[in-house]
Amino acid sequence: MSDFTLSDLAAIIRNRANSGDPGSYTAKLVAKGPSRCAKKFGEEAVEAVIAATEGNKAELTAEAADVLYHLLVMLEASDLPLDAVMQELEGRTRQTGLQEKASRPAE
Ligand SMILES: N=c1c2ncn([C@@H]3O[C@H](COP(=O)(O)OP(=O)(O)OP(=O)(O)O)[C@@H](O)[C@H]3O)c2ncn1[C@@H]1O[C@H](COP(=O)(O)O)[C@@H](O)[C@H]1O
Repeated sequence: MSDFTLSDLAAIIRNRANSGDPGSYTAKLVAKGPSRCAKKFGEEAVEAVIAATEGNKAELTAEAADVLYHLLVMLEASDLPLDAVMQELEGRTRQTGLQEKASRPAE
């Protein structure tokens, strides 16, 4: 299982967005503003839907990665921290006992 998290990716995106590096795709996209980032996110989401509908797991893996990256870029361009979204999700969590199991190390 990968140790790489959405928080790791969000930190990379924040860093690159503020880098001023002309070679950074992230910096260029964020500079175009939230609407352009949202459009890009929507395009990638549609591509993921198509891959899932076709049952193409390899394609869905790549498209899902694009969706997550572009979601985080859209949040960055909108000045909305990932943590705010995670807090929203945490607040929706029902007490099923599954959360405790998920956070407990494997035996
Ligand atoms: N995870 C990603 C990632 N996923 C997808 N992409 C880019 O998203 C773009 C989407 O491809 P498209 O063909 O749809 O878009 P395009 O035609 O190239 O560009 P548009 O004009 O449509 O925006 C590609 O250029 C991909 O390289 C990403 N670019 C960057 N990252 C991460 O961001 C980090 C910093 O990247 P830079 O900002 O480029 O330094 C990287 O090290 C990665 O960790």
